[in-house]
Amino acid sequence: MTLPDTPPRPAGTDRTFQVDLRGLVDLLSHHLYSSPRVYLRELLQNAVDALTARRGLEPAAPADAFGIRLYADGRVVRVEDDGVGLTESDVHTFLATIGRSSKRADQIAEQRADFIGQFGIGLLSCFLVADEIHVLSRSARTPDAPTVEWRGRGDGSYSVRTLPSSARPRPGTTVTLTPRADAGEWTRPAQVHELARHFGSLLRHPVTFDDGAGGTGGPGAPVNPEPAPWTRTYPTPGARSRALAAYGGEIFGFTPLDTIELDLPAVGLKGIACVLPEAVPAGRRHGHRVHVKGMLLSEQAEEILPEWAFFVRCVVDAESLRPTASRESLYEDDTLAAVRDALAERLRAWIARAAASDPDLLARFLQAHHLAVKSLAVHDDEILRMLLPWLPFETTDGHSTLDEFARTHRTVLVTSSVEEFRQVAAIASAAGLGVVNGGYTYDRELVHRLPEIRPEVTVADLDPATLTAHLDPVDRETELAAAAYLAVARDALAVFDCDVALRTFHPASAPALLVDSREARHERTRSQLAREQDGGLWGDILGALRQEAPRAQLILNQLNPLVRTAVTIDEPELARTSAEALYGQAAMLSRRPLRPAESSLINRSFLDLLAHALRKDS
Ligand SMILES: Nc1ncnc2c1ncn2[C@@H]1O[C@H](COP(=O)(O)OP(=O)(O)OP(=O)(O)O)[C@@H](O)[C@H]1O
Repeated sequence: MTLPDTPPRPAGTDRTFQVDLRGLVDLLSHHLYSSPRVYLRELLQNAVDALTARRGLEPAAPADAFGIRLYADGRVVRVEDDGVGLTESDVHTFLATIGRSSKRADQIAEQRADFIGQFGIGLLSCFLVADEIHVLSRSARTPDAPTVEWRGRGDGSYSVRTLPSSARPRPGTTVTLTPRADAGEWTRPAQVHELARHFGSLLRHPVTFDDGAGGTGGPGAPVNPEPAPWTRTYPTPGARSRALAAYGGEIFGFTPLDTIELDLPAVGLKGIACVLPEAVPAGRRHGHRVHVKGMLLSEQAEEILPEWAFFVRCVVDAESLRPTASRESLYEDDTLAAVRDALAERLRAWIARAAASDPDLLARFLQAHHLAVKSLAVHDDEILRMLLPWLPFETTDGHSTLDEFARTHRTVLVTSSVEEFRQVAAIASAAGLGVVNGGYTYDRELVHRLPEIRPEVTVADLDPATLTAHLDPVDRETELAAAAYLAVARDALAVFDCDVALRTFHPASAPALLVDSREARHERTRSQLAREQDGGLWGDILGALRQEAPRAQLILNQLNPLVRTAVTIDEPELARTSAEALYGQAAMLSRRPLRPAESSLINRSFLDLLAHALRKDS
């Protein structure tokens, strides 16, 4: 918009804004529309709105009486409709006034919901591909009005003239564009046909396309020969669901695991949700295809479903969703919020039905989407109640559902990290305890909620320290006999802040257990830093945070034959090496990342033991 450069006028004089059309078109193309191809969507949408208004005038006309005809031969693109048309005064008021829309006028405000357009700027998108828009129109409201011709140019000028009725014998509007050379990509006949199918495949009025190859005036190829698949009738329910799945497959490019029908009469919404056959990264939202009154508005609408529904992609056609001016997203209003809630409810009902009566479908669904469902169950009590017993968890009995697991373990123990689970799993299961790995996202929280739906089950946290406190101590005599070895081992492992103890536990095949939580390791790293920085600013800060640094603990298993032999070694060097080797093996078993000092310890102890074995043999 530019303000005219005129001399100052007396205060209080009204002036009129001037619009710099080129600047406006530039704004639309760079900031509103995703691609120049939207010009065809806007032309189609205007034609659809005009047909809607015409039907309002002539409700008794046969269903296929009014249609839309597209023509593109490489030189021109033409969109012709049998819509309500325009009088000369309409042309001045609506076509030539940017931001003015006949669909927003007060007298038909209550009908606003009937139209897709409302902003009065859509036609400008034609300037993305052409320098001039040519419109020929004849009004159905005023049948004896002459045909009116309007030429609007990208420089902001326009001309209007009336022509004899014979120039357009029937009511309706024809918009013709002569594309610029640089817009060939969007205006080639094949591309126009493709775009028409893309945007208009579900339009309810007959739309045809003609590329002029067989001479003009032919019937043209149908753009939307079939109505939307969910509005058709099928011989059997099976045939219906196969057809819907095939449609989903065609537009999304995957075979849906299942197809959920969507139907919300309150907003005239129908469509399908296709369940993705494979997992998607949690939180990654897929766009849904949203049609309004048949017209494809957005392929990337995220807002019609809540975030948790990332296991489906939907295609819907709605009567009364309001697109934004770009058309590529939806107005966040009460209707949209209600639609989102209602669709979410529909997905929940599908999950409930699968859980209650289709175990095979449920199993396939959970195999692909258990992570999504877990994230959902954390916040949604109903989903939790329906699905928690079916969700897979890593347990000391292998991968198992909580229901299966709780059948053998009335007390379910759960660790808070994967590492802790690795540390305790073998010992706990040898002791007959049932432990679930709670280290993965949501798992611990979900396991703790099991008693809400299975009140007979008790859930408790298990950490390695609790477990070791319950390991059986060895008798005094054994302890004394091992004292010298334990002292050497403690000395060897002091660099890792690791204590060494002797206990008895099952399985006897496990020589040692390294109990070391992540928090303890962090605390030790922090204390070490504080010591290194002693006196400096950071030393003071880190020192002020100092807590009792929890120590790691290497627990040797007195039931293990190797340990029984090790504790009797009287050669100090060999005792030290064996303690280091036992530590290294226990650290590796916990599957946490090894620190460089631990890797070199494992390396060194292995070579020392090898050298020792070879010396003995020679
Ligand atoms: N094919 C048509 N038949 C009849 N009237 C039309 C046609 N195309 C455009 N018009 C008139 O021109 C006006 C402006 O059209 P334009 O596409 O710029 O805006 P809109 O459709 O009203 O709103 P939006 O910016 O949301 O598309 C319309 O409101 C309508 O009155």
